[in-house]
Amino acid sequence: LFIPIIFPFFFSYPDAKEGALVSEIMKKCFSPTLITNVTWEGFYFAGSEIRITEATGSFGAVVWPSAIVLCHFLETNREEYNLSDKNVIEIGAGTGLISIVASILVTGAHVIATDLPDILGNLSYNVLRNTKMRCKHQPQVKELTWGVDLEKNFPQSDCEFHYIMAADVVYSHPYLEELLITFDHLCKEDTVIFWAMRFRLDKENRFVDRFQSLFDLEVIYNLPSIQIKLYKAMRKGRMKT
Ligand SMILES: C[S@@+](CC[C@H](N)C(=O)[O-])C[C@H]1O[C@@H](n2cnc3c(N)ncnc32)[C@H](O)[C@@H]1O
Repeated sequence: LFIPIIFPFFFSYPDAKEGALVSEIMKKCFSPTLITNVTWEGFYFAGSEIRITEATGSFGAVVWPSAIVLCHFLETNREEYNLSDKNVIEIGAGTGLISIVASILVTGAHVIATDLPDILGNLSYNVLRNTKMRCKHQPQVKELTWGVDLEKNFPQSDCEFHYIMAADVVYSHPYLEELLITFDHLCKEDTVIFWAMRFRLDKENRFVDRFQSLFDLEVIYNLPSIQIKLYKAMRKGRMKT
């Protein structure tokens, strides 16, 4: 976690307002004070200490800064975007921090945390450890490989998601078209997408252009010092101004 959080600060210096917001967001993390053989990162959200066990060897094995940004937004805007009893799906959930926060905030949402099959073991462990007896609706963990068997596993007639959440799902991987197809499949007329995006390469800008062919976008946080933007998106013409 140290590298993804600290490294971006070398890219540019934030102005005072952005700097204050970034340091408030990053204050949400802490590391264990005791050295043990268990590696976990700690986060404070929704009045709770959340312990995330990280793994090695895959993108889904650590908490990425975009996830912390999105959790901070959910916590500080819980009245405007009240998740209580709402249906939420997270795609590319990784270690599960966003799904956990969405589940334990206020009275909690019905959350489905999804990722590739190899990621689900650690994801389930974190979700269960941090939500058991802490939330109204126990979150589910399910496989969702972008673009694969979407109608079979998430039939459009049954799935009515109020919110789709995603953090740092756009980077140098070959499944960007499948990712877009997945957003399109899961998003109904009134679904709100919260998408935190770390910009590294031009490819990411091109994905934003492709995304805007289907959805209207609003920038909620712009944090150039850590190269992250948080977007709210809805189907074209559905965003209230
Ligand atoms: C950079 S990580 C971000 C993880 C988490 N959202 C966070 O911000 O901490 C990208 C995530 O996307 C998932 N992912 C990558 N390719 C995928 C695919 N084709 N289908 C489903 N998930 C995928 C990875 O397994 C990983 O969990």
